[in-house]
Amino acid sequence: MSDGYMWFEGVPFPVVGYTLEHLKAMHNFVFKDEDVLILSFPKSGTNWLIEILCLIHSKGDPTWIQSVPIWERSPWVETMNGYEALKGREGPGHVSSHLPIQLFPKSLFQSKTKVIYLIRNPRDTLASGYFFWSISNFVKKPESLEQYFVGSPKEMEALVTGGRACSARALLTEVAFGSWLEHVCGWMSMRGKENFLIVSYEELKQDTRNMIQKICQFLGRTLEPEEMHLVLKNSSFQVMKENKMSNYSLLPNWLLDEKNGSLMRRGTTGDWKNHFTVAQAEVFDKIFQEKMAGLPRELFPWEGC
Ligand SMILES: Nc1ncnc2c1ncn2[C@@H]1O[C@H](COP(=O)(O)OS(=O)(=O)O)[C@@H](OP(=O)(O)O)[C@H]1O
Repeated sequence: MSDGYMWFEGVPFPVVGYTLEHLKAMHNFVFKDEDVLILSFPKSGTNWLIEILCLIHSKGDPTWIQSVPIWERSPWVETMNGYEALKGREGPGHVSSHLPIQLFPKSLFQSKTKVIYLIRNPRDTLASGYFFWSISNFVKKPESLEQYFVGSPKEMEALVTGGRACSARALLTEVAFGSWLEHVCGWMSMRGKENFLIVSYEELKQDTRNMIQKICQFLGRTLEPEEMHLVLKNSSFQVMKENKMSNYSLLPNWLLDEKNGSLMRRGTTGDWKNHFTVAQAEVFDKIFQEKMAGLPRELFPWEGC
């Protein structure tokens, strides 16, 4: 724990809300075929997707999202409280997770649980994470964007001159839940299965209605035009930002310093450009191209834009 993380099976976890005991026990969690699982690397827009799914479930009626905290509507299977809530739940429901595939409860792979994997430009994920972890006490606060990005100025220099791409923290190696690259590559092995849908933050942002329709189709749900209107309205950035059941303002101040930021920070694509130096952007490109060469470009709609 001395480095600000709780390590489990080689993966760093936040130090609040997680214990080794329940992470071990969670391995035997049994998924129901009718569950809907929302999976993502942290800071990919997960809470937005959860809100959308809750609203699809209620056909746009905001009563549920305005009266129950988001982490109770779709508990995180890896957190202590989330796991306890899910264990005691009788019927099926929404489940959320940031876990990499190798730590996931094995029952998922024998079930027909519908899985939605949310992916986001890792540059925006990195910027979002940097600002979020800076105002939270879940993990060690990053010293600077560069330190969060690559570990140290020395490491950065080595990367710029073409050296140690693989050892870099770039692309989020030693941050909560481990490496973005490994997370994405791991879960992409489920690609093509009929119970596995990939949604990108960028497409969700660009054409929210169309993506909600795609999600409904995947879930076997339909929305009347007025219901769709309500889902769109109630899951919008502004409405979510003001909903205390969804914006994390229910968390105590010692855990999340709301005076200096919020989970609902910008809600845009491409904000990384306001924070990366040219050298950082080049290093990121290089590593991204090298590591993701084996996966089809269409999985990364933000690339080349
Ligand atoms: N409704 C809506 N529309 C657009 N964007 C939204 C929305 N809700 C959350 N967000 C943005 O998602 C980012 C937080 O990601 P996560 O929810 O995955 O965070 S967490 O890892 O679960 O803590 C964080 O991104 P950044 O703004 O770039 O920091 C949030 O602003």
